[in-house]
Amino acid sequence: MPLPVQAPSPAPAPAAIELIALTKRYAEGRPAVDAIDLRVASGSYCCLLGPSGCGKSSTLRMIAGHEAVSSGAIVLENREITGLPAAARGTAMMFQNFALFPHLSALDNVAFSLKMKGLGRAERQARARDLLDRVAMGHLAERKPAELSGGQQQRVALARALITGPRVLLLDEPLSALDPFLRLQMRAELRRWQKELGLTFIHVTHSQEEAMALADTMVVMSHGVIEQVGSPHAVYNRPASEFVARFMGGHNVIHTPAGKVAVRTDHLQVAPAEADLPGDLPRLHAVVSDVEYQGAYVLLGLQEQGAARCANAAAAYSVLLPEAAFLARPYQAGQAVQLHWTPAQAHALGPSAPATAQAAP
Ligand SMILES: Nc1ncnc2c1ncn2[C@@H]1O[C@H](COP(=O)(O)OP(=O)(O)OP(=O)(O)O)[C@@H](O)[C@H]1O
Repeated sequence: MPLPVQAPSPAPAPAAIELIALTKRYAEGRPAVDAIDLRVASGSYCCLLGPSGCGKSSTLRMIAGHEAVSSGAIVLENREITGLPAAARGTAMMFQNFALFPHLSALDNVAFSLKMKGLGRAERQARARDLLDRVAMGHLAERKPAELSGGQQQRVALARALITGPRVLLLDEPLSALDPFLRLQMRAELRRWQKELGLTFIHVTHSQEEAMALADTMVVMSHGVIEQVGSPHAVYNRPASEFVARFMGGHNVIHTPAGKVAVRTDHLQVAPAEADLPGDLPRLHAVVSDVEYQGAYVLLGLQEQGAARCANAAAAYSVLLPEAAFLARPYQAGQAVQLHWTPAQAHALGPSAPATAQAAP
């Protein structure tokens, strides 16, 4: 009988950027970026995510060549670029405030770096115009930045970053200067551009929602180390540590005899205190502390029964109920309830990354 032919396992996508034990130390003591290893697949959208001060901008600036590396290496498409000047790396950076020259037209802003490279006026203007057309800004090429909206300025900034033909585009909080409505619109544009251009994007953000909406790969950082790398779905559904579960939000961290578990707020079930639940279901007794109407959902805040509660303490647990379920069985503040979940809904949490576990407050 012929042996079954095994399908070859797909080759891993080539890495656009590889960080090897990359470290940044500004001063004595703990490094701002502490020997991180990361592989970013070519043509992917990668978001570096974490709270303020976790080292995400330092990491991006080291990749860009705007910050010297203390130790470790940066490899771009199999070429070590650790010591190269920014302009020789094959990366380009787009900044939070777009950093456009206010006295130059959109066209001259985009053409600027070609002027620095010594290209003739006709050629650099033709190339800049071509890129402005690509980001649907050709008709506003003669305007100065102050005569453009935030979204239009962002498109000019993108065209300016792309004119040098980078392999990797680095974006430092590119949406944070925009108002909330425009932020959503430009977020969708960023994603579309990345797919259309087929480039690798590395985008720094402190917004979980932004990273989830954009990323193929999320890198969650804390205190200079990487806590978790994965797709938004994997990180949200299988947070590696208590830090990731709490930082991503939408999870309850529950202490059980077997260790800490994360249960999503929309998976944790609530029942009246007197309800007769199956004996083998894990549960805890709690008191409703807040009822927040959110439209399609109602968010219940709860405290463990018997826990002292100060006036401004955050709720220990949260349950997100569809509006219809809440209306069918309403709960009110002060009511004693049982919280329960199935083993399949509980995700065991590992320890935080070692450096974080030792983190000074
Ligand atoms: N030029 C610098 N000199 C000294 N310390 C710095 C410098 N830049 C950053 N740091 C420190 O390094 C740590 C990491 O900073 P970094 O800006 O990389 O974090 P971040 O996660 O991007 O924060 P944020 O979201 O607030 O920009 C912080 O403790 C910060 O104070």
